[in-house]
Amino acid sequence: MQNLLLSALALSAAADAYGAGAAGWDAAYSRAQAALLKLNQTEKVGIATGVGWQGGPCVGNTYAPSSIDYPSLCLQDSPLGIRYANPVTAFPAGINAGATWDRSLLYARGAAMGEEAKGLGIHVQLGPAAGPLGKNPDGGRNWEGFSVDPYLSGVGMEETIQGMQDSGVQACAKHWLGNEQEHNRETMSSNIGDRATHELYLWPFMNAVKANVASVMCSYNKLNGTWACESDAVLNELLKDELGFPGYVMSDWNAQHTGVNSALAGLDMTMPGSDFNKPPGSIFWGPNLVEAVANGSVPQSRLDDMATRILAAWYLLGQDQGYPKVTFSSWNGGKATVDVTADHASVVRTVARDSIVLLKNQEHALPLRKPKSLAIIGQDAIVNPKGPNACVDRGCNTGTLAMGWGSGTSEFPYLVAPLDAIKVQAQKDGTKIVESTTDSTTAAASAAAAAETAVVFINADAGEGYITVEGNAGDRNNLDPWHNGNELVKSVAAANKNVIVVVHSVGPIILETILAQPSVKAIVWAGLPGQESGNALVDVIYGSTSPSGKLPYTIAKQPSDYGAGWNSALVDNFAEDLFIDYRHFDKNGIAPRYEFGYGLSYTNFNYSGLAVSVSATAGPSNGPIVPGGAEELFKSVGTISVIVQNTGEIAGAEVAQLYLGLPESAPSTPPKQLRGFQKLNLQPGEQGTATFELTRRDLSYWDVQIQKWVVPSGTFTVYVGASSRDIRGEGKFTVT
Ligand SMILES: OC[C@H]1O[C@@H](O[C@H]2[C@H](O)[C@@H](O)[C@H](O[C@H]3[C@H](O)[C@@H](O)[C@H](O)O[C@@H]3CO)O[C@@H]2CO)[C@H](O)[C@@H](O)[C@@H]1O
Repeated sequence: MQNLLLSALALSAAADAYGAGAAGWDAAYSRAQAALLKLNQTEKVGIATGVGWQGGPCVGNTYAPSSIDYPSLCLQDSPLGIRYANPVTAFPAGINAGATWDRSLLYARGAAMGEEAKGLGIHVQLGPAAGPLGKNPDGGRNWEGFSVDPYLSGVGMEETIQGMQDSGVQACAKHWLGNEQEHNRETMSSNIGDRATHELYLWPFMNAVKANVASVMCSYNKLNGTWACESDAVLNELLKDELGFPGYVMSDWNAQHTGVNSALAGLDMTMPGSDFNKPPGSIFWGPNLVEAVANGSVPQSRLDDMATRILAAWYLLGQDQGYPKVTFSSWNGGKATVDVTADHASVVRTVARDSIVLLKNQEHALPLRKPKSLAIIGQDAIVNPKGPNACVDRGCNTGTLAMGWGSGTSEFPYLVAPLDAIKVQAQKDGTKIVESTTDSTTAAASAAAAAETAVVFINADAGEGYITVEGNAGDRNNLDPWHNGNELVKSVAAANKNVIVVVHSVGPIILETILAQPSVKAIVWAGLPGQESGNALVDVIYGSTSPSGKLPYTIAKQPSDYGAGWNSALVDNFAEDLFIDYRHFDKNGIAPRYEFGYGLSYTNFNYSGLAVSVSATAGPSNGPIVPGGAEELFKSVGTISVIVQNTGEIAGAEVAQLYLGLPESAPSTPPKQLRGFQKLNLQPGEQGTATFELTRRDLSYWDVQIQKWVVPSGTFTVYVGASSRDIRGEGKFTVT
């Protein structure tokens, strides 16, 4: 792991030397423009057009021109590893990476995924994801992204993209924009207010563009009535003009609806380029785009711009210099001729371990201390007896859950089951293991009755809407554990007085039934941990590492408390406006069960010495547009710091969090919003300083009248603490 972090830093230095910043784009554009001069019309269109689903080795492939030394581009999922190839590493899902709240781990995970992509000859890895953001707690693909909070999601995007691109692969930030549910995703309109668009859904993409992301994938849905991949307002105005995005926009697979309009709106690449899921012959570009330019429907300059953007991204990443050839095919089992997995299992285990959120720990039930006997209960404790990859795109929920389903998946090289990892530890401790690895309540009760402590495994799955699992068409039907998980826990709790519940889930589940059982002493959220699932869990429940994950979303007492959820209408008016997740709970005075940012440790942390040093002028941010937005937005306006001390007797890590409340001159703003965090590893008695650097963007709201980010005048409230509700220090600063 240490080696990986060091090599990641070396890669970062190399990328800086190459100049992958704004200057890097300038150099890349010069080279792209020179290459463009050598291409004929068909070749220019060809590098912007997919060859068709299954027309090449990757899920997306473009035509290779013969006039320049440029390949058929290979585009491959996913945000958590490489889809349809093996051997590859199955990393923890985005939601776990977000739950670490650890910038260096987010970067290391991105760098390791990028290394694997490059090693396999993949030019463009289709991730990371910030859309869906997760406003609907039951949204099917929320787990592919990092958090429902735009700030945390933005940091996840930025670090992951930097890691991936420092390894040499082009990243693709997706899905732009407003694709918050799976039901009707290809027909519905997300009608989002301008302010919520900016302050919530667009925010993490600003970080992505700022990190020089090579490509962006536009989404299936309509935005305010126009298809996202056909909307001038969404592609040209928001993404390319306002955020200054220099790279290229590709369509989601089949998200293009017209040839000319999409080209004029700013789409640069169509995927997968055939009549995938459409009537035969519905190919919008290819020869049709050549014709559209010839007859003047699409200006020559627009086609040149598409090709230049695509070429520039390739040069930006240095992919013209000895890039590996594609060494696998998605369509024949994905067997690669090289093994790219290196020591990435250690990244997986570290991310999985440090993302575990300890929700409840009564009577010091955890960590386990050499119990005499342990009952391990639930089908989620074992690997699917048919193998971890038995269902295509992980489209079933049998055995332990370690990723959701859909295109955002990879093949498992192996999957360490919780039961197997616990058995290894039990052997060392002389603990007798009693197993009940079905979800039968009767068998569970008898196993639980035969042991000193019982660990029950439950889960909740979700995924992409082209697969329906146990009646869930992508989005979840409810926020309950699957397979009668509440009943399973109840039967165990009736038979054993010392019960630990482990949850593998794609997002929040309602825990009230479980919490109502007095025998449930501890609850552990392990999310979607990837291939090292059991090992990471053992690290935490046996205490070799203190839990340090924090919730990347709120866990409510009842589903209606969220005030949001997927709906079956063809229009979603995003009535939540700015008030999603904790912003909604705070505004409406709703008590969450476990709030955003919450997570227990085996040790304790004391906060002191809050220091506020912020100096900013009120008003809009201007300046030239750089990748990410107006340059002034990213200027530092000062720092806030706090001292955190580990007051317990064991080592641990704490995520100190900064929330800001804007002055009243900013209309109708959420009471507090995350604007900084830092994870500190602290030995017993040790203290460290968490420093939050603020930029103008962090102080701003989007002014819909003047169409700019504005720093409001007045007094800002500073909240620093261990979660969004566990505030340990308050301060103020004033902007005039
Ligand atoms: O993979 C690239 C992007 O694809 C989108 O998802 C598509 C997914 O990759 C593809 O496997 C799936 O195909 C299924 C098809 O939709 C269905 O009709 C057919 O019966 O089965 C096919 C699977 O064998 O289609 C998905 C789109 O509907 C993702 O949205 C995007 O994130 C990916 O990067």
